[in-house]
Amino acid sequence: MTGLVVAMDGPSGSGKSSASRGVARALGLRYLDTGAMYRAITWWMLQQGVDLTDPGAIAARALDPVLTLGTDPDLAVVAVDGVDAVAPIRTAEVTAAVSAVSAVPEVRHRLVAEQREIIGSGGIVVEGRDIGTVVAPGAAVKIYLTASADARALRRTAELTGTTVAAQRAAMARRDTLDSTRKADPLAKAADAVELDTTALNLEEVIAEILRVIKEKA
Ligand SMILES: Nc1ncnc2c1ncn2[C@@H]1O[C@H](COP(=O)(O)OP(=O)(O)O)[C@@H](O)[C@H]1O
Ligand SMILES: Nc1ccn([C@H]2C[C@H](O)[C@@H](COP(=O)(O)OP(=O)(O)O)O2)c(=O)n1
Repeated sequence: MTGLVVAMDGPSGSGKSSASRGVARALGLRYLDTGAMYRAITWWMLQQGVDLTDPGAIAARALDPVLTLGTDPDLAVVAVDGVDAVAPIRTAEVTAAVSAVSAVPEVRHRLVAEQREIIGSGGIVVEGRDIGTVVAPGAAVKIYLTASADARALRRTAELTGTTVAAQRAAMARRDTLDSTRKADPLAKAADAVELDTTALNLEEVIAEILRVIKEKA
């Protein structure tokens, strides 16, 4: 499995993080959560008071924060300028703002370069929106996870407090639209990706299916 790159893309709540960590654990691979990198920059910009309605203001600060990302599937490490950001990057405020920040080409350019550096010579499962299309188009295995809008909203609601399935569904639909209609690196399925609908599958079944695809392709 040395050198293997597994690209895992799909919309929010399709199960990318859970499945990626499970596959990485099963095969002794590293794991990279690229969404955490977009969230970390967004968190930092909110703290700095950057006007997130102004793409020029976002672009001007895109290179300033220093990010540190871990690749152990059993230990989340996300730091910005040396400050732990594992919890704060998951707040509703960051979730609502992250699509605007990730639509800015200067942000993507910077993060894609850092993601490729972390991927290095491989041995890693990489999760995001543009991994199979932009970050690692040569990945030996590309998976595109989907699930129905209801299933995705139900899963997210179960993780959070103080929200409803209807509110989650609306928030996710908004983010899906922003993430899939932006000009730079939109959420899109690579032509050579294997699509897996997880609506009716439990996590163990999803991981087993991905391991089967890896065995076949890698
Ligand atoms: N196949 C599945 N069936 C039921 N729940 C799932 C499944 N896959 C993931 N989940 C749960 O759904 C939520 C969202 O999953 P996550 O892996 O964070 O998705 P994503 O990274 O695509 O946003 C988590 O609480 C996770 O435990
Ligand atoms: N490779 C990536 C990963 C995430 N993003 C953006 C788009 C997403 O709305 C945000 C957050 O991604 P994240 O994977 O944390 O989102 P979910 O946990 O699936 O809700 O970042 C991106 O543009 N490109």
